[in-house]
Amino acid sequence: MSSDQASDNRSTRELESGIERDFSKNLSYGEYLDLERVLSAQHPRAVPPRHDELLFIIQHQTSELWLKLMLHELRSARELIRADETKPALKRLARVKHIQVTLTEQWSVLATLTPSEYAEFRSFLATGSGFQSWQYRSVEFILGNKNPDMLSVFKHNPTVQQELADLLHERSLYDEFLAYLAREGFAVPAEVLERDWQQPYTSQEGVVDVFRTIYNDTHRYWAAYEMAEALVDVEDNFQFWRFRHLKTVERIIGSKRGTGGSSGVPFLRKALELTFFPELYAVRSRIQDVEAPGYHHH
Ligand code: HEM
Ligand SMILES: N[C@@H](CC(=O)c1ccccc1NC=O)C(=O)O
Repeated sequence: MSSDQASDNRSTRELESGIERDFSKNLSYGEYLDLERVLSAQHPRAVPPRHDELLFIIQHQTSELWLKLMLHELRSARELIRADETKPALKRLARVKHIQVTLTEQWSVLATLTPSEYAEFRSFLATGSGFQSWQYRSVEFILGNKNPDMLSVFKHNPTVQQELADLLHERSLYDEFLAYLAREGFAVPAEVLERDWQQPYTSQEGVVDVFRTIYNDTHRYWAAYEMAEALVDVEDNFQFWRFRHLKTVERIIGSKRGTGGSSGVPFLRKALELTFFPELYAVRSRIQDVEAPGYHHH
């Protein structure tokens, strides 16, 4: 064995002398992140304790943290579009899309929970359900899936209910995009630009025409086209999340009713029929196929 091989210690990393060790006066990692609070917020309820309940709690808490960031980015994207700053808005949406990918991937961790394991603590959740997630509902509202009926679920929490009511009455991301297109000179129908914002958005033929113009000359209308496709990406990702939720729920509780009082899987399945941006989907069947050279219809 050569001498420099013998002195090559591969099992310990010496701490460098400059490494901070005294946090009695200086800000530490845990203090900055308020980890004592975050890491003491897991309160399993099952008696006797069940091993898998911690997975269930952490899966939800991490989802809620990502939802918090997603809402922050979506609010910012909406304000940027309102200010005609579409490039910075696209940057926000790029981040939103990656958060969605992470949220969707995360279902694979919960899918390790078997029906028997879940059954050991499910009754301790009582009437709790993700249906009561106000951050999830806020994301739905800001994307445009408005439903005034949802507010009643949050009667017990006036602060949250007010915040959700505000979002319900504000313009959605899509409403702001359509207003931007009108400012850019597109013929967006007047009833889309001024309406009762708390009502669900309904598809307008005039808006499909606007998108047909954009999609048939993408070079000319690149900024609008790029934003439109970013919105489709967000909806696509949103549906992937809903689908993984549905399939995970199906393998864990089958056709049992939900703790939130719904029919369970059939109720969740109905959400897969929804669309935030109806005209962006309608336009897809109105785009003219380019003729192949040398091919003639008979
Ligand atoms: C064992 C795991 C899970 C099961 C069995 C389950 C089951 C259900 C069921 C049956 C519903 C319908 C409402 C009801 O009657 O309760 C629901 C709704 C919902 N769940 Fe879950 N869920 C699970 C995990 C999660 C996780 C990890 C999240 C992440 C935050 C989540 C978020 C939601 C949301 C947001 C809704 C409302 C969906 C909508 O309004 O369309 N769920 N869940
Ligand atoms: N709705 C679920 C229960 C559930 O998943 C849940 C319960 C309390 C807190 C969050 C939940 N997650 C999603 O719905 C069920 O019916 O089993």
